[in-house]
Amino acid sequence: MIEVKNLKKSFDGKEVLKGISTTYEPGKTNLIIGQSGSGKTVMLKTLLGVHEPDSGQILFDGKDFAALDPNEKRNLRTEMGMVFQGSALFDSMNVEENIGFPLKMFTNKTNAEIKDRVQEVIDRVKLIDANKKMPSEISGGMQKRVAIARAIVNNPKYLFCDEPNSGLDPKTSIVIDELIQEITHEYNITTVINTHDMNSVLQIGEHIVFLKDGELVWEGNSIEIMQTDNEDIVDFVYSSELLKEIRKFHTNK
Ligand SMILES: Nc1ncnc2c1ncn2[C@@H]1O[C@H](COP(=O)(O)OP(=O)(O)OP(=O)(O)O)[C@@H](O)[C@H]1O
Repeated sequence: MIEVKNLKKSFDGKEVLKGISTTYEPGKTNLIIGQSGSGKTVMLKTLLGVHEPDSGQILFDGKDFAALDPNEKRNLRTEMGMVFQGSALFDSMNVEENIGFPLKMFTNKTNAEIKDRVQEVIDRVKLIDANKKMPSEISGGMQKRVAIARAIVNNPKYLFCDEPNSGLDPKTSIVIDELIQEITHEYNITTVINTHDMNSVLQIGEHIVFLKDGELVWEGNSIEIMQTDNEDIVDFVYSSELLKEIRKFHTNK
């Protein structure tokens, strides 16, 4: 579980996160949504420890990140997995090497143990016949699977995904969303996903935090988001005329 308490972050005097409080539960796909510039990336990076908060707390299963000593921070970081926007694979490493990289870097596992674990996650994310391929030789969807495999190879308690669907076609996006959701449930991971993909919101939005100009203005799930009258949400969700018509059809609003 990640508890966020009154989190504030400014850059050059401009407040980008204006006192965010929320709870991300394990075994759930937690989404951060909002218009471009609303603070989603800053929020995710602050959770990851890339940005230091100006004030407020981030508790990882009760542990306040800021209060940990460097060694404890390092240990906590090994419990975090990250799927970057655009996958961010190492071009000069093949699929196996990409996935095994965190184990080589951050654990004392032997080569044989690493090989076994890498194969386990390759099977889990269904990367078929790709072990020796280079990132440039596989599709965008396969690259995402590699990125997910690499993020979970060290059994993270917390998984952060920045726009995991960017660059994918709608069908592949759904498959990738479902894979992240399945893994989240299966391993009881606290997963936080940054997205502005409405399909993801509806498909895997078990807990959704909506940011507007650095403030949390709405929180709920994918069913509640379809029913709310909150104007900011309605504007965001029903940005297209087609979706507005569908809303009318379902809710008479
Ligand atoms: N390192 C930084 N230094 C200064 N300002 C920053 C920095 N990072 C983000 N900002 C500012 O913070 C605000 C929120 O940015 P952020 O990237 O979090 O938005 P976002 O919701 O992720 O947008 P998008 O959907 O376009 O990625 C923006 O005004 C941005 O210019």
